[in-house]
Amino acid sequence: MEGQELPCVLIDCIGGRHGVYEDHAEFLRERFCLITMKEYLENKSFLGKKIRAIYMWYHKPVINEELLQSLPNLKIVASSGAGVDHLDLNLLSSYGVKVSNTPLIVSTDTADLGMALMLASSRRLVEGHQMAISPDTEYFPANWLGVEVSGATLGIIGMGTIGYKVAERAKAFEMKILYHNRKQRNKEEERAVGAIYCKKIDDLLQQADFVMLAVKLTPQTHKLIGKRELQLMKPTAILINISRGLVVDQDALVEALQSKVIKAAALDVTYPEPLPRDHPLLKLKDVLLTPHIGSATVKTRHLMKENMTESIQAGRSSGTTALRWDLE
Ligand SMILES: O=CC(=O)O
Repeated sequence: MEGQELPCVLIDCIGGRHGVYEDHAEFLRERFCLITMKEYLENKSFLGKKIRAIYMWYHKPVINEELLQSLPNLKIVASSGAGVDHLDLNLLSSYGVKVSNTPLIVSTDTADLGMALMLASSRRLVEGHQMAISPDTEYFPANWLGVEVSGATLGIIGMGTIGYKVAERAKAFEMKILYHNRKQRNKEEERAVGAIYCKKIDDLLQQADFVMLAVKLTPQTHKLIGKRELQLMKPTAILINISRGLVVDQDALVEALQSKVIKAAALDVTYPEPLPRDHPLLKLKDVLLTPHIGSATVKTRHLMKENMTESIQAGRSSGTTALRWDLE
């Protein structure tokens, strides 16, 4: 890039809860001329014309029509992660702006987290930890029980790249694996992990000990799991969500947990995020919550920033069409 001007890239901010960390910003500064939202807002008409790309780290900055109108030379939005439900793809396309995402990079970690949530909620790890560190040294829980994962039935809703990786892991736990997809079915991959296809989501819900949500959020999957679906689940079943909060009707879930329609829920995603501090999900004993950390490992986050950088440099969309058996 010697002798060449670095492309101008808009980012939300550096530091704070939502900004990129300083070392991350340093990595970007070596490759781009970075403009934060604050800088852009202070000098919109001059900087707006210079910006070629938006580096969207965990859904920030928010992109709306007003912003797009003020960035006449914007070519690409590089969005971190797999989901693009936070973007108005039609609007971006009407401005001739490409979108890239990093679906293949996040899938392994997200599947790992799905397994972690399944194990932690079934074996009550958080509760066990609280007990182990409590001042009561007589805590030995002789009659305190969890439920078994090995050999149990797992129902995966949305067998895309992430869902498939969950299935591969579940196979090692000798689980019976059911899956549901609205569209495609890949019989070869099905055989490889020993997964059984359920044409009807109801069949999966009725049989599974664990229901794992790994679908994309689309109009078709919005509140896919509501009161009716929860009632179909076993009273001993645990719901795990590693996709998007809005795939579940959260009010119906609270009600189902309070009235013991299902046993427990382990959620990496909710709506909104974070939940208001007085939200009923925060008070229920059988709920395990994590703060949307599916891809949050050192290696993956590093690969994501490399991939997003490459997409911006190439001005292309790197979003692979890796979704195999996903609900479209
Ligand atoms: O939420 C994370 C992602 O979409 O990868």
